[in-house]
Amino acid sequence: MRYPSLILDDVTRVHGSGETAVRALAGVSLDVMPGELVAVMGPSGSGKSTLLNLAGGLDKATSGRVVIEGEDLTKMTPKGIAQLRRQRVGFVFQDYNLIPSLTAAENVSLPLELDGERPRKARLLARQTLDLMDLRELADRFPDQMSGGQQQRVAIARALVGTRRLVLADEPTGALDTHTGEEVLRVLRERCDDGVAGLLVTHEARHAAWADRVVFLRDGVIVDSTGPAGSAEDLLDAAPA
Ligand SMILES: Nc1ncnc2c1ncn2[C@@H]1O[C@H](COP(=O)(O)OP(=O)(O)OP(=O)(O)O)[C@@H](O)[C@H]1O
Repeated sequence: MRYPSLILDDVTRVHGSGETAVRALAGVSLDVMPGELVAVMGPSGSGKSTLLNLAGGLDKATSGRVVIEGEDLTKMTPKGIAQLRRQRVGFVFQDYNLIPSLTAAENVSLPLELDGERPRKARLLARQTLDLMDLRELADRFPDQMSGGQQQRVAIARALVGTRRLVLADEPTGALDTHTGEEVLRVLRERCDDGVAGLLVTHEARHAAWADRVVFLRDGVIVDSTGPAGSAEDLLDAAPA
């Protein structure tokens, strides 16, 4: 039986307490299967980043369960969560976050080396990941020798090197022009077609259209989503402006 890569089960996150408490998420439930790309849309302040941070164990739910590849984060120690995150979850942010003094291959191998992999093996795995993603020609370039789109594709390689099969992307196309953004989405889509599970926060409907499903958040609640039978395009056509 296939098991979801990510389960959010009735997750609530309240920031602060008393009069100033803010409910960033209120009872959100969402599963992402291996091979599935799910887009999250919603107005500013609707809880998209909070959802992504909880899904990756960067933040802790006030109530509800977060399960990554069968491991219930709510029952784990901070150390256990940090290890799970390093080995199973890749993050991609708007601003690439590559280290300027390292080549693309070194940037991609860094998470493995930080996790204790021998440098030779880590660099080999990094180059294999770059090859797989058709980025071989970028391997020895430094970030300032690459375009924004190239840097972001390398950042996706870094997010998925080694054993990671869950990628959480927060506005990964936010700093790119439309065409380059599409190229980055295509790379993400290909990784998901290869079995990776992806959660993608985006403001752009045309980028969300690459996803299998779109969920819409408003005031911390999922107000609409495409069902298994619906296509992302159908929902986007009917989406509130
Ligand atoms: N650390 C925090 N302390 C207090 N309130 C917070 C904190 N983080 C988020 N919030 C609040 O939680 C709500 C959801 O914020 P979140 O950043 O998740 O929304 P978002 O949909 O990602 O917004 P944007 O599109 O602007 O990035 C907002 O009302 C925000 O002000």
